[in-house]
Amino acid sequence: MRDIVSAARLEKNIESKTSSLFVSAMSIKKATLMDNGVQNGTSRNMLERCASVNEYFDVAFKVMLLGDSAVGKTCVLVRFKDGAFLGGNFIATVGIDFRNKVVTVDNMKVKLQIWDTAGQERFRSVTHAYYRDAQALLLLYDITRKASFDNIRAWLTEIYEYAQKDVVIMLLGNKSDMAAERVITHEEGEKLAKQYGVPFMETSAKTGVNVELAFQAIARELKHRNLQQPHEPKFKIHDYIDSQKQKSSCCRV
Ligand SMILES: Nc1nc2c(ncn2[C@@H]2O[C@H](COP(=O)(O)OP(=O)(O)OP(=O)(O)O)[C@@H](O)[C@H]2O)c(=O)[nH]1
Repeated sequence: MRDIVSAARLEKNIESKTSSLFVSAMSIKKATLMDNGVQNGTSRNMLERCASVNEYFDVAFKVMLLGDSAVGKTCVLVRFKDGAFLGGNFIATVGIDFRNKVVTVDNMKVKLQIWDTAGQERFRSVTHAYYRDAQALLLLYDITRKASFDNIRAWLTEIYEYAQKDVVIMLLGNKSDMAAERVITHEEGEKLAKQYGVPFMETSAKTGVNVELAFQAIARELKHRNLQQPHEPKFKIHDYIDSQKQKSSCCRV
């Protein structure tokens, strides 16, 4: 619980840039995994945070990763942030943690502050408190686990209850590299996303398929919503995704 309280305090401190020395229990565990025991995970993680807090940006947005435990939220974030895959033993996230990444959209530096939440039910009341500040939510299920897909409707109900009305939502079917174990088809994911009017794609934190695209699409949508010039055509996130999406043959059934 101390980690969670610290995380809540931390969020308030981020804008004043005093947050860089905070490392949650989750970060320590996962940074240690990433480092494979070669480096001290804690200190490396702190350095990364300092670097990203100080990186130049024009505009910043908060993005949250949501979905059942073990769907791959942390792995998707690590793939996007560090270009690596967290394989090996699964260690569940404790509470909530964040990473920053600056991406370029139309010559503008867009900082995404990405909050990685614990999927386990027992942390739900803690993570609810963060929904209202998020401008975008990436909602993940695991294409090899039906329960995680069936729970998407419940996640969306929570989102409608706790998040801002105009929050950008994207549905991601993760682990698309696991073709042999797939139980949810691409079409089922697409159909559900259409019902809720949200963009959809399948991703793989392992191979990296569509991970960069998911965050790029979110960054573009948020940038255009907030800084749209009168002469600029409206950004259409669905069209952008369709034009950029990688449909690797391994990932379709
Ligand atoms: N094959 C494959 N495995 C993945 C992928 N993404 C995640 N995993 C594995 O799935 C397990 C869970 O990944 P996490 O990223 O820790 O899951 P999480 O959603 O953050 O889980 P919580 O922290 O409990 O909410 C780990 O063993 C990962 O290695 C993927 O795209 N492909």
